[in-house]
Amino acid sequence: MRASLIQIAVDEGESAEARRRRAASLVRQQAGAADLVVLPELWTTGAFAYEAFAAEAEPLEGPTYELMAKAASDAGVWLHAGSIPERDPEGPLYNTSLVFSPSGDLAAAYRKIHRFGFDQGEAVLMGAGRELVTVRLPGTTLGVATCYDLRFPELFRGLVAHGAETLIVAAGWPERRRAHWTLLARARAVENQAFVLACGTAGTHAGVAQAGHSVVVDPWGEVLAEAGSGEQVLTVEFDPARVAATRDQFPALKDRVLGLEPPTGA
Ligand SMILES: O=C(O)CCC(=O)C(=O)O
Repeated sequence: MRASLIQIAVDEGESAEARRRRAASLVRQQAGAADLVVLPELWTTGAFAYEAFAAEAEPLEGPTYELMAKAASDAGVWLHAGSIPERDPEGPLYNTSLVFSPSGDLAAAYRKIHRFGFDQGEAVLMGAGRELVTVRLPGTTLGVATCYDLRFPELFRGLVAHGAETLIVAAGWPERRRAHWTLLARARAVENQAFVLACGTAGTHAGVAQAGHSVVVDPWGEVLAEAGSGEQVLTVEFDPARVAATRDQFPALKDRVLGLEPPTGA
């Protein structure tokens, strides 16, 4: 399987609409080069451009959906189109990732579960998703996560319990915590014996320099490919069968002990 991670630059000098068209063109350029294409988190606005969330929010089947569905079918690829600020007509905004099949049909939508910002930003401006999302592809099952989710290993264990073998993390991770990004991507791969495809953004928006350094990690925790800090398409070939082989040869996942007793005593 070949995957292309599109580490698009999000800068204020470019409008959301211009970036949308540029992203669609980058997806189309992956025709024949990749089976699976991944875009990052909130790339129309930038993950830290809080004031733009409401202004640029769109219904699930809005302009990004339309362009990305078409780009997926034009390129004949599975497309994780990153996330959009989704306006739910009956609820709050959500940070929602869209996954399209090669025929351009929506295969899954994932509303980010762990919102970033503590008592500000996304954490107060957006609602929290409650549902794990996996997507069955020929040869592997994707588990879908977004940015800050990377810090919560139980979410990934949940995805693995539902069959995930290739964990996709769409992010807008800041440069100042880049060391955590790489470390956590490798940790999630090792502990779940899964591929991790982590796609971030480049550029600077809302005064926050983005880490870039999108990374693909194998089930043994080895980095197969890593981007630099600028805009880049990172293409990598990987063998999804290595997940089952790694889990067979080193069956640590089978040794999980669940439902432990709480501590007793004072
Ligand atoms: O956890 C972090 O350090 C970054 C998370 C983040 O930027 C996000 O979820 O948007």
